[in-house]
Amino acid sequence: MQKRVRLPFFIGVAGGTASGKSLVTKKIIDRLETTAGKRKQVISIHLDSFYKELNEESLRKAEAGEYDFDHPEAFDFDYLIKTLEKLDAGHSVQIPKYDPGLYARSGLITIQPADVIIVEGILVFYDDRIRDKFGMKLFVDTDADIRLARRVRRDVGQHNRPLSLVLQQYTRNVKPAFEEFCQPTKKWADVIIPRGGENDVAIDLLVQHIQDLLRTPRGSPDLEQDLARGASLEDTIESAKVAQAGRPH
Ligand SMILES: Nc1ncnc2c1ncn2[C@@H]1O[C@H](COP(=O)(O)OP(=O)(O)O)[C@@H](O)[C@H]1O
Ligand SMILES: Nc1ccn([C@@H]2O[C@H](COP(=O)(O)O)[C@@H](O)[C@H]2O)c(=O)n1
Repeated sequence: MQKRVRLPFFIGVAGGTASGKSLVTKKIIDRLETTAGKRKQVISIHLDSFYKELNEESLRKAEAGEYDFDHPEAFDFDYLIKTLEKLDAGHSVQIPKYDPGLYARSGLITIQPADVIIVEGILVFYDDRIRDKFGMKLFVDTDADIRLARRVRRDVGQHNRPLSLVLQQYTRNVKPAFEEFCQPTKKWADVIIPRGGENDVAIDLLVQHIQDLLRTPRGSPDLEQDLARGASLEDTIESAKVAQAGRPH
């Protein structure tokens, strides 16, 4: 029997820079929202929101293409786990909106609790507290040359960065950090998605699986899980009885 999923259902989407994490996330959300039997609310959170704020010296380094935005030290993982815990408890949260062009936070976004919460970013499987939150872990695996080409187009075209600095940042920080910190987290993935957002077969299969998980009857007995998340013993036993009563004899 398929195990009941606990809502919110957290999905992690990791992978190298410009591998297509955002596109995969968007396609999953669009398809879940339009096809889920009972309409489910799905939201996404980007790891960028949890970049530590830069002091003046770090900002100067960033502008010179020398700050390491790909090292785990660049992220406030404590802040991310607190945010996920609040959402898990059913609260809405405000998180920073991040502007890579400015190397800074540019406001706040309000995130409402949802049935499915997708967290995407290069290092979302790096910290075990965050990794353990995910009921499903996806790694988007796209050829490094393609990622570099997209990255150059994005940084030069959208962020107005000089090509020489983009290439310097890539060779000095982005590529080595990918190999040291991001690539090894592929081993935690439940599903590896080759070629990213253009892989519609993989995305359709995943959406189908997520829908199946969400459709699994709520109230099937999983006493330990319910109690662990703070449900009262009475409520838990009651929900188990309801599920039991609905089963064929
Ligand atoms: N399959 C694809 N074909 C063409 N361009 C793509 C494809 N996937 C992503 N892109 C483009 O590459 C860039 C990075 O994609 P994105 O999904 O933002 O990657 P990530 O979130 O991993 O950084 C974006 O400009 C996006 O439009
Ligand atoms: N100010 C910044 C912040 C981050 N980056 C780069 O973004 C990459 C992570 O985002 P993806 O959407 O590409 O996964 C990471 O490789 C950072 O180097 C940046 O260039 N500037």
